[in-house]
Amino acid sequence: HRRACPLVSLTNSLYKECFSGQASTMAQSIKYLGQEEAQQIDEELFSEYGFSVDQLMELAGLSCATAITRAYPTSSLVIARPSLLVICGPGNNGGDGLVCARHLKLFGYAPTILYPKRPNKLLFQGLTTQCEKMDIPFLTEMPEAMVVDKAYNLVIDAIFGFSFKGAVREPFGSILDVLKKTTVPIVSIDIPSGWDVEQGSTDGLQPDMLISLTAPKKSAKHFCGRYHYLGGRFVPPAMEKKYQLNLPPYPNTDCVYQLQ
Ligand SMILES: NC(=O)C1=CN([C@@H]2O[C@H](COP(=O)(O)OP(=O)(O)OC[C@H]3O[C@@H](n4cnc5c(N)ncnc54)[C@H](OP(=O)(O)O)[C@@H]3O)[C@@H](O)[C@H]2O)[C@@H](O)CC1
Ligand SMILES: [K+]
Repeated sequence: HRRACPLVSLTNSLYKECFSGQASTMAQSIKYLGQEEAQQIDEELFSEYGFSVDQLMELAGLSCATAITRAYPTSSLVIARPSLLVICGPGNNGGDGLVCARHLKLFGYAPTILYPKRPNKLLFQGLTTQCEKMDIPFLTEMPEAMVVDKAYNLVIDAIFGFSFKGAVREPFGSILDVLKKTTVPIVSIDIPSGWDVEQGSTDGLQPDMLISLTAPKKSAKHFCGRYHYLGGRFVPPAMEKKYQLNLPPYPNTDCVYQLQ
């Protein structure tokens, strides 16, 4: 397994460059959202534009699965069985993870899910049932780092999204500690979990891939991995204009756009 740009292996100067907030020319023209603005856009999509959560979650999860298929085609995986570990958190980011796992299974991967804190809401119960009915196994506890590295080609981090705040509470603190010890590439949905949504983190996860949904959040400027995709092609033009998102042109009917 190879994980791109682990901070531990960076020299000080490279680290500074990596963490100075530089972004590619294309990425600079896109707006990077603060936490409150991301939450405001989310809220407005539901209240003013009439979307439902499950609608947008389906599109978000599908774009994550599509981006993963582009960056890590099954033919490129180190372990022949296309095994992936999808770790889902207690909010909508976790819901995106469940949808993503279901589509990845349809795309020929073999996902396994860890979903330790399940909200008592019909939406999440339905998404869980759909995965179970697709014969996607659920783990009852987080395996040790060595086991993760041996058993899985990738870890999909769907633990926290743009509503994460403060110090990480259990059981997610222990899960993130294990992830920091693994070498298997990590794919983070929307935000690398545990990172401050705007400031990032100097000692947190260093994912190989980041899939920003709707628009990148400010912390994405500190992302040092190999692949950065934009997904969630559902923003109405009036909303894009109001928030001056400057989204790049998604090609044809694609639901993802490669930023890096
Ligand atoms: N419009 C869009 O762009 C769309 C966005 N979508 C997706 O939604 C995501 C945002 O979802 P969200 O608002 O539910 O928040 P998210 O971050 O998943 O979870 C928050 C939960 O985490 C917990 N928690 C928080 N802090 C914690 C801590 N320190 N330590 C431990 N736990 C902590 C807290 O749970 P609690 O412990 O309070 O029960 C809270 O309930 C977004 O990133 C994107 O992926 C798409 O689905 C659809 C369209
Ligand atoms: K995440």
